[in-house]
Amino acid sequence: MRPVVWVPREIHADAVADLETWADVRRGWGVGAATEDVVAPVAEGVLLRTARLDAPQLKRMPRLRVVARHGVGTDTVDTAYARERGIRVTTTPEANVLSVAEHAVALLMAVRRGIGAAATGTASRDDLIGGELSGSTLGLIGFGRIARRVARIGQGGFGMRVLAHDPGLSDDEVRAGGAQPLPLDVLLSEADAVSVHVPLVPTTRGLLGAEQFRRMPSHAIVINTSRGGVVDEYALAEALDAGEVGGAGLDVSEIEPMPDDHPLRGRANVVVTPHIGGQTREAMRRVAMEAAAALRSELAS
Ligand SMILES: O=C(O)[C@H](O)COP(=O)(O)O
Repeated sequence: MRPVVWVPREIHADAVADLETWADVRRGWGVGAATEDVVAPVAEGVLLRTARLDAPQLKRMPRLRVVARHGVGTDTVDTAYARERGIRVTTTPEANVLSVAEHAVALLMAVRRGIGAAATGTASRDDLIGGELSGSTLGLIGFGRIARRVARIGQGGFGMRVLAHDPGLSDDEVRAGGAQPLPLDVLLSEADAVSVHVPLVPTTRGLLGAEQFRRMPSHAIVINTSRGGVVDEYALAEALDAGEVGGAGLDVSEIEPMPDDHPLRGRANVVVTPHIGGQTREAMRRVAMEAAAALRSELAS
């Protein structure tokens, strides 16, 4: 019998086709969409986009053997409970690196040049005097795959000086990735823009808050393409009000989509995008194919 694989949200069609060659695929969208009630008891695999899968949901899935994350973050999955149950949680660590890195740079350029405000069509040309990225200093918090790619673009494209802080890496490892290693406080005080590239775990929740914003130069820009909880959004709004930081580009927020009445909405110096860093045709295909391959290697006999 083919294992039942549940795909609750739409993914790249090539990956669905691949899954259908060996699994009984129950899709959560379109005609004949499976409902959770019907699929949960029989699913052996789930291909999960960003959505919560906590212990209560996992408990409803007694046959589950693999959660294949579509992407790299596992913060929405109760991994401790999954481990207890022997459920494997896989990710696609390489597949959306290029797209997320490019999006971080796009946000940085958009904020630095006031493109968000300009694109509304109501801002006056005289008020839209931006700054150059060329020769400026970029501070990267977390120096994994995505941050390294951002470093390469910043250095190669704009001749930026790149600083990085990553407590999980030695100074030599950071240097080998093309950045100058620095303690967080020093990085914050020297960077014209700070871009966050860490997973959301207890030690990174609220990593950038009131104290960190106060250390930054008043023109500095905060970029977040990782997870909303890493940046304290209310402290960021207050820091922007107080002129302690110059702007922000945010692809992620604590609540997604970011509510319309959120204090970071409607600001000329803040560009908000709805978690689209990994959403390019290229990355969506790579991510879905890799997640499907992870399911296959665990479930196909
Ligand atoms: O975790 C990730 O890599 C991204 O946030 C993308 O996740 P999604 O494609 O599952 O929404």
